Amino acid sequence: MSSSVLARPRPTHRAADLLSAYLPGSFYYSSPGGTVLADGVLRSVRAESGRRAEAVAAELAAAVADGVVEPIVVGALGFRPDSESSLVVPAVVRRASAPESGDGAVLSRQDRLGPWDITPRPEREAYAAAVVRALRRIEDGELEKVVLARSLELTADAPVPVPPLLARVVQANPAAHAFAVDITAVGDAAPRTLVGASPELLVSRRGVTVVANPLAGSRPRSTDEAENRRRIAELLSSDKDRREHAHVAAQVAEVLGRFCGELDVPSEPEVIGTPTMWHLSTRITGTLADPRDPATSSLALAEALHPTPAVCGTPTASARDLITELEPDDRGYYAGLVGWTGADGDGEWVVTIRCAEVCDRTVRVFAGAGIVEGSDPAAELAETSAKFRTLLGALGAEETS
Ligand SMILES: C=C(O[C@@H]1C=C(C(=O)O)C=C[C@H]1O)C(=O)O
Repeated sequence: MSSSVLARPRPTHRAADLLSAYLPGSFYYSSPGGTVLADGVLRSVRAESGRRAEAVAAELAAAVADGVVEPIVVGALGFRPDSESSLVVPAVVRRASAPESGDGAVLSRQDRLGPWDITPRPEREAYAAAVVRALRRIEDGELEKVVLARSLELTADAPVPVPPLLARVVQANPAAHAFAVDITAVGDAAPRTLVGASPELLVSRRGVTVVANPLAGSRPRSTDEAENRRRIAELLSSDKDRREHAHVAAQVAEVLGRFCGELDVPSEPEVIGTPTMWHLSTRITGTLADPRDPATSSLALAEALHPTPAVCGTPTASARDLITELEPDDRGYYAGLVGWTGADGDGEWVVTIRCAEVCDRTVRVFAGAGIVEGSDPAAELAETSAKFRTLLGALGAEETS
């Protein structure tokens, strides 16, 4: 699991109680560093891309001036620079330590989820065809890497209850960065919630210390341990996966290097596991040169890093254009960022992957895979199927091929 820090000072609740207290509309976030449950809206942050950290800092300063003790901003930003965002200063913030195994067990059994009617977007063959087209563009020298995503739209015969879904997601992997964020926008006919369990720490900041843990290069996890050892060895020695990973690690290190006096970038990736996947991982740690510089708040750093080649590609602009051309739907919040930041700049943001958007009777589950020279369309399709399983398992659904 990617490591993480913090849930800010003095956890005063039990993690299991905060999970039980979650209701749609709340912001829930838990990671190995702790749990945050935030409710109510003191202030909403409205700002365009690139200016959000600045607007957030202004709202937090105003909250402090209003006498709010240790205010934070919580929420999510979408994938595209011009996409929606949901950032608020909540009225009530409760904190707990990290969830433990067994947390959420009772809640997760309370409601039946499904049965589901599942529609792939696009069809599996169309995704594989898009990978072939991307490979041609890479061959032509237009770009080096692009991450292509697809989604599954699941429909139930009744509104989908989010609390048991979140409980199942947390229960399946208490060490993940699990989240539930209200992303209802003006004009939505029903509340919309983003739910997920990201393995990927975009950036955390505590004082002068920043940590990022980019991932890229993947294998599905098997139920057989000998097979898993084989897959891990294969991943570590795969030239294609090492190249796919190097794009991300290099870009993250370059961006953080602009703000850090010291930066530790391991020369070799390691392999981390989730219950469904194995990933190449590089944990990068830095010391900020000037922690009072507003450009070094956790959200400002997250905005500077986003989108990394873990979800977009290299070069960023060409990859983003190709994603628009080849993916049938806008990504919305998928492949964006979720997290929180405090008035002192400390905070934690994760990449919005292994997630779903829940709205009334529908759930849209997302997954993408990095395409570089040497990628095999069938293997990339299988990789997205494996990544879907994080959410499909919690939903009690299976992709039919
Ligand atoms: C894009 C996703 O995952 C990202 C892509 C990976 C890859 O291509 O190997 C691995 C981990 C994530 O950085 C996703 O889960 O949807």
